[in-house]
Amino acid sequence: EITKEQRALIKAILDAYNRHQIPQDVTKKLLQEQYSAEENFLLLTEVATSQVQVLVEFTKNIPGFLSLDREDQIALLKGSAVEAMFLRSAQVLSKKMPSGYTEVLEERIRKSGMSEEFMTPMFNFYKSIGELHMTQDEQALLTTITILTPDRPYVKSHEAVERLQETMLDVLRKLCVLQHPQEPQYFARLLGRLTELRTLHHYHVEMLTSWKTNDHKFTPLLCEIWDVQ
Ligand SMILES: CC(C)c1onc(-c2c(Cl)cccc2Cl)c1COc1ccc(-c2ccc3c(C(=O)O)csc3c2)cc1
Repeated sequence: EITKEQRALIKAILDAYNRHQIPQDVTKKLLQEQYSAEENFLLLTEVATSQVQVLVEFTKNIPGFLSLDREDQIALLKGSAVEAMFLRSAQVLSKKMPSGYTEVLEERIRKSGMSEEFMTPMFNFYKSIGELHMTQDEQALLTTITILTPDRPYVKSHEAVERLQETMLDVLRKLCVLQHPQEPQYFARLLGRLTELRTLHHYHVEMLTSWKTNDHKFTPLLCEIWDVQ
């Protein structure tokens, strides 16, 4: 049974998740006419940079996050940014929201100069997320759980992060039972997506290298969070 505190936690996280979104003037640029590989890469870089800023603000609103060690907060953000962005872009690409960005975003990702080998696992992931029909609060909680992964590089107080993550896992488990009564395995399937995210994260490191070797520029924020350049 979901307790009063757990309901308050879901509400706080969902409000933060909905409050912190990429501004329209940034996402609107994805709708412009030019579709060259260079133009696509530039636009995706701009959107990714904005998404990182949004992610930082969202993370600060996760109850308990700001009481963690300051350096651990940074380590968690750096370690989870890519995975949180896969989840967020998956929401757009899985036609979750009638955002009108689904087609253009897919087109720009497919034609951004990324090597073919990453396309298949990436779009398989997007498809698998789409098949789950996650609700907004499940999306927000899954993103929170990804951010609160204790075994990221350089995290010192492993237990403190683990305690926070377990609180969120407990809430998500109850929510899944409540919202998907016909699918007893639904919670397990959600956690399976987190494993897939780790694999995509490893692919992403190689993606960045392949873009770098083709002399693609990233923004200072992305260079800092992804340790490139
Ligand atoms: C530096 C750049 C070339 C890059 O490197 N790896 C990845 C990258 C890729 Cl290509 C795939 C997955 C993860 C990453 Cl980091 C990227 C692009 O990252 C993105 C981040 C975030 C969005 C994103 C989010 C929200 C929304 C919304 C909305 O909320 O209304 C409407 S449109 C949209 C677009 C897209 C792409």
